[in-house]
Amino acid sequence: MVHAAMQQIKPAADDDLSRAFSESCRHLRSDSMNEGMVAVANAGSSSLKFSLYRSQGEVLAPVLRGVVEEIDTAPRFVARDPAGRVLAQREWGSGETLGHDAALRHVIGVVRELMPGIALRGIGHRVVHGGMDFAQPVRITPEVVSRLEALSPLAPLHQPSNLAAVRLAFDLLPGVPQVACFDTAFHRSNSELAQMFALPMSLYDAGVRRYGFHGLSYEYIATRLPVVAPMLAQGRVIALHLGNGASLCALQGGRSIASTMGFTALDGLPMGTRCGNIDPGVLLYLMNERGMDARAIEQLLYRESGLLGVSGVSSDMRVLLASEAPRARLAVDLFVHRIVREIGSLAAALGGLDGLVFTAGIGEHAAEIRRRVGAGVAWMGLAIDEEANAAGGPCISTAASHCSAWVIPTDEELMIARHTVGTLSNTPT
Ligand SMILES: Nc1ncnc2c1ncn2[C@@H]1O[C@H](COP(=O)(O)OP(=O)(O)O)[C@@H](O)[C@H]1O
Ligand SMILES: CC(=O)OP(=O)(O)O
Ligand SMILES: [Mg+2]
Repeated sequence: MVHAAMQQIKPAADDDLSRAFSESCRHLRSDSMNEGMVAVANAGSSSLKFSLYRSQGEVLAPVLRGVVEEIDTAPRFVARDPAGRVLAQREWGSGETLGHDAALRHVIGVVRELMPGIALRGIGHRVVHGGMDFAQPVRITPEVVSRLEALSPLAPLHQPSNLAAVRLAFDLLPGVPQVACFDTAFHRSNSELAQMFALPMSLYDAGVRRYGFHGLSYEYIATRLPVVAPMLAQGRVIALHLGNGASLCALQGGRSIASTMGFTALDGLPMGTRCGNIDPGVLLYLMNERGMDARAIEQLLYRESGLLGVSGVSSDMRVLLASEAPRARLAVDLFVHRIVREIGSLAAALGGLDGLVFTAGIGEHAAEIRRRVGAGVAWMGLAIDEEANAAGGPCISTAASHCSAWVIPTDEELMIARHTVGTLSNTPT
């Protein structure tokens, strides 16, 4: 629980700066339909990211962005202006559990302080699971909320937080239209084969299929390819979203054809606290021989496995890379080993490989992981340029490399803002 004493808001890093920022936002206050602000909430498994954009018709300009990181382990909050200057920040203690609801309340409070009376045109939310019904963004109604709630068992780390943010926004900002944008939607272009498990087809028809996640991130990367790496835009690309949740996506001509995540966001790579790919026989063994019930198994697979479970040290890659503990090293080794194997699988699905794109917290910032993944797929003709990699790219492969490798920062929030504006423009208010 959060101690009352720690609830004090730390003054912004620079009070003059936040006052000046607040003043500069005055002209943005408008309630006309085509001008106003779009707010975005992205509730991830370990973080709450938020952004504000000024929208003029379809054009979006960033105004403010922030994050509450390590929400349930060592929460800390920072909000920055588009130039990256800190407008407000706060830290809770290590070992504190803040929760997404309190994190969002804090964010809304800070935004209200910085920009009192601002007109919001809409709020876009990342909602991790859209199931069979939601293949594109949708204006949120109470009926939509209850249909999305039914999918919570398929995304227990995310969907409840996503929907808590929706409910809180309905409460605190009544009358502001809200739009749900789905992690699963981008992968609906996958073939039936890519979506199937080898189970009786009645289960497939009932929705037991591979959905894939991190779709907003991959969709954003697909929009960046023509700009950052034009030679890959029409090519065979594997995008690596390596964050607290981690997955890979095979892109052909900018469309998803396969990914490592499945029915839930448990499948594929080991993650911060999730196991990734596992022999289903292990679950039968745990139930039949160890007497574990569904709740205990859910807890094990979602919250006690992955980097945390193997290392016994942390779910956070920064901590593991800095640690000398043998099991911390083992966890990192397993992470890299599984990524390399999955790249082989997706390259086979693509029929070859033209490029790799690293993104999200680990993909964007951990040069060591990129270097080691690059070495693991050297047999495919990839040669990493050590200097470019250490510098963070964007291109991190050598000129002689047969396929190229890139670092492209993801921006799920911008993708959500675009979808929010598009959806609100196309639906009556
Ligand atoms: N400089 C860094 N070096 C290594 N790992 C990093 C670095 N910065 C962030 N990370 C890792 O990125 C992960 C969080 O990624 P992020 O995409 O922000 O997660 P979320 O899934 O919560 O959105 C954590 O494991 C964190 O340790
Ligand atoms: C789907 C998923 O794993 O999301 P995140 O990376 O935000 O945990
Ligand atoms: Mg994320």
